Amino acid sequence: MTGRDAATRSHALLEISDLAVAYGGHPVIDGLSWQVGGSGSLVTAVLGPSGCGKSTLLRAVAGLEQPTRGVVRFDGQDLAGVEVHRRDFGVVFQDGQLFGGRSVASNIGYGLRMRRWSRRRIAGRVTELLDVVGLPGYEKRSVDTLSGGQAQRVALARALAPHPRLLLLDEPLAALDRRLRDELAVEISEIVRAAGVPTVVVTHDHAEAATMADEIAVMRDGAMVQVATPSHLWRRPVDEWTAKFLGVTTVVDAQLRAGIADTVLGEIVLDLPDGSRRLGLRPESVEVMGPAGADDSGTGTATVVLVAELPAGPRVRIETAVGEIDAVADESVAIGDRVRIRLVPERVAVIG
Ligand SMILES: Nc1ncnc2c1ncn2[C@@H]1O[C@H](COP(=O)(O)OP(=O)(O)OP(=O)(O)O)[C@@H](O)[C@H]1O
Repeated sequence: MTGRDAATRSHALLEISDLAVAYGGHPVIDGLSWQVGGSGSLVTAVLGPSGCGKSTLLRAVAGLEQPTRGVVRFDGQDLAGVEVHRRDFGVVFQDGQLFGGRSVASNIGYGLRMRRWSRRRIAGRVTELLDVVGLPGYEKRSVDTLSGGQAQRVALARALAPHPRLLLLDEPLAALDRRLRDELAVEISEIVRAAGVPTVVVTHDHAEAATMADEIAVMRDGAMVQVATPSHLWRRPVDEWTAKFLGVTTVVDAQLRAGIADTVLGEIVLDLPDGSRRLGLRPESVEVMGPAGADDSGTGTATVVLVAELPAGPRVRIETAVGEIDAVADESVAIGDRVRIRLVPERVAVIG
C-alpha cells in the first residue's frame, strides 16, 4: 500500500464496527465504531485522555486483545481468528521493547528472520532502514547503549522492516523529553510518509497528534467522539468536553445575526446562520488592543491583572465580564490598565 493508493482508495482501510473489549468483565471499549483511511489520510492519530482505552484499541487491532464483541476489518478482510503475526502489522510501543543484549541489526532483522529472508537480503534491508531512521552505521551497536530517541528509531525501523500493511504506534514518544519529542514527531511523520505505510498513532498530546497526523480521532471513555482534520477539530469541536480537551479555556454564548456574533466580550464576524451558538476561547483567541476609550462599540473591555513577557509576545491575564481569562497582547500593557479586547475570528472555536 502506498501513499498514493491511500489517496485514491474509496473504501476505509481499517473498519471497526461495534467493538467491545473488557478486562476481567469490566468493559473498557464498548460499542466503538471507526473507519480509518477512507478519506485518503495516511497517518491517523487517536487522541484522548489517559485511561480512555487508546492502547486497548490499538492492541485489539494488532490482535493482542480479544474483543468480546464487534468486527475489525482490514482492507475488507475480517481479522477475527487471524493471528498477530499473520496480520502483517508493525507495532511500536512507548518504550520500544527492543530485545536487550542484542545488536541493532539483530533487532531490526528479527521479523525478517521469522519470514526466512536470506542473510544477505536482511543485511541490505537493515542498512537501508538505518539510513531511513538516521542511524547509518549502527548495525553492530548493542541496543543497551542507545539513547531513548535512538532506541525508538530502531523500534520504528524494526516495525517497518517487513513492509507492514499497517503501522501501529502506541505513544512512541511518551518516554522522551519535550524537545526530542517535537523533533522525532516530525521525523517519524516524514519517515512513514516516505515509506507510504498507513499509520495509526496513539497519543494524549494534541500538538503531537497535529504534527504527525492528517486526521485525528478523539476518544473518550472507550468511544470515538469526533474524527476530523486537525484544523477542523480546533475550529469546530463537536461538544464542550472536546473543546476543553483541545485547549479551550473559556466558553461564551453568542447570538448570531447576519454574520455578526454578539458576545459579552464584544462582536465577531462569523460566517454562520442566525441563531445561538457557543464559542470556545483559547488564549490566542483574545487580543488586547490598547486603552479603553470613548468609542468602545463592538469591542469588549477588560482590566489587566497579570502580564508575562513570553518570547512570542506578551501573554496577559485580564478580568472580563466572564471572569479572568488569558489573552495575547501586541503592545506592552501594565497591571491595572483598562483595555479594549478583540475576539480573533480564525482562532475562535465554534462548538457543535
Ligand atoms: N491488562 C489489563 N488488565 C486490566 N485492566 C487494564 C489492562 N490494561 C488496561 N486496563 C485498564 O483499561 C483502561 C484503559 O486502559 P488503556 O491503557 O487502554 O488506556 P489509554 O487511553 O491508552 O491510557 P494511557 O494514555 O494512560 O496509556 C484503564 O482503566 C486501565 O487501567
